Amino acid sequence: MILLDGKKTSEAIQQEIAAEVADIKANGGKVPHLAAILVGNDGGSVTYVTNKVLACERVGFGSTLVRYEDDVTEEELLSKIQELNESKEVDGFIVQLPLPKHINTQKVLEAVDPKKDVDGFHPANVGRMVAGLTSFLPATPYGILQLIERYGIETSGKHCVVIGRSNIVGSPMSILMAKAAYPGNATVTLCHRNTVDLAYHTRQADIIIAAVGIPGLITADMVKEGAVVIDVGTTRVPDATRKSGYRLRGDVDFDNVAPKCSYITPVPGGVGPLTIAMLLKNTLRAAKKEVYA
Ligand SMILES: Nc1nc2c(c(=O)[nH]1)N[C@@H](CN(C=O)c1ccc(C(=O)N[C@@H](CCC(=O)O)C(=O)O)cc1)CN2
Repeated sequence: MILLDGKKTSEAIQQEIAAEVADIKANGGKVPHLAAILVGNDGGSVTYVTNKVLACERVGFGSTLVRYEDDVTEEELLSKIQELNESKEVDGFIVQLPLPKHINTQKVLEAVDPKKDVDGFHPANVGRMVAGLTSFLPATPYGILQLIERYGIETSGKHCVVIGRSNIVGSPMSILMAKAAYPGNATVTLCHRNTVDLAYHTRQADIIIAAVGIPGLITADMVKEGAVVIDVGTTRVPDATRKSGYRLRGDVDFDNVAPKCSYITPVPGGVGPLTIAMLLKNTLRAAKKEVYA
């Protein structure tokens, strides 16, 4: 069994980005700049955005953090998005999710200029991805593709079972794994809350990608010997023995599933760390106008 080390892979990608930024600077080019909008004080979101800003510093990007209280109006948010769309300095920006209930998330995401949509959530980028055109890929699926590629995992002709149909992970992952490309060329089954007999599907899978947020959902009896298992779940479960009062659990019962696998991601330290690396990669691509000329 080989552990897919997301932390190490993320560091390697960030080093590659830092080297490119150093080159850009040495040649007098514009330093890539990422902006992030954060609404409210949710602990997880504050940590993720802080880590995104710190990662920008590490690779030599410029960054801007725009913070609002929970009661920000949709109009204020849309007006800031317009400002960032027009900014000459900002190459790409994100609106950290989830947003408070009184804000129409879809309206907000659609207000972002697709050319600066480094989260890849705008329907224009989703459509381009489905059509096989260059696009900003959402960071988590992009990170999973990187893990598969950098570990040289075969995907062609394999049966890939994706569990979860979210717009951020499951749905794009199912499309990308079926593309005529590497990683891809897989036969894909997309399972979700209405799937009858989930274990029937997972037992046939060469590759399982679990992204539902149900701790320990995938048990050893649901996994074929030699399968590749990628766990995207990161649920905080109470743990009185920890200073934080919680620990992270994935969708996979790691201890019992790992011995059956050829490759498996841990939680934490698997897919999670790659999301930040791939956001930086998208920002670099935006700055270099690689997606939209
Ligand atoms: N605008 C966006 N909002 C959200 C996204 C996103 O990609 N864009 N994804 C998630 C949150 N997220 C990044 O924003 C994110 C989630 C998890 C990790 C991560 O590194 N997880 C670690 C564990 C970290 C911990 O201890 O809590 C791991 O799995 O090893 C990074 C980023 C929702 N919102």
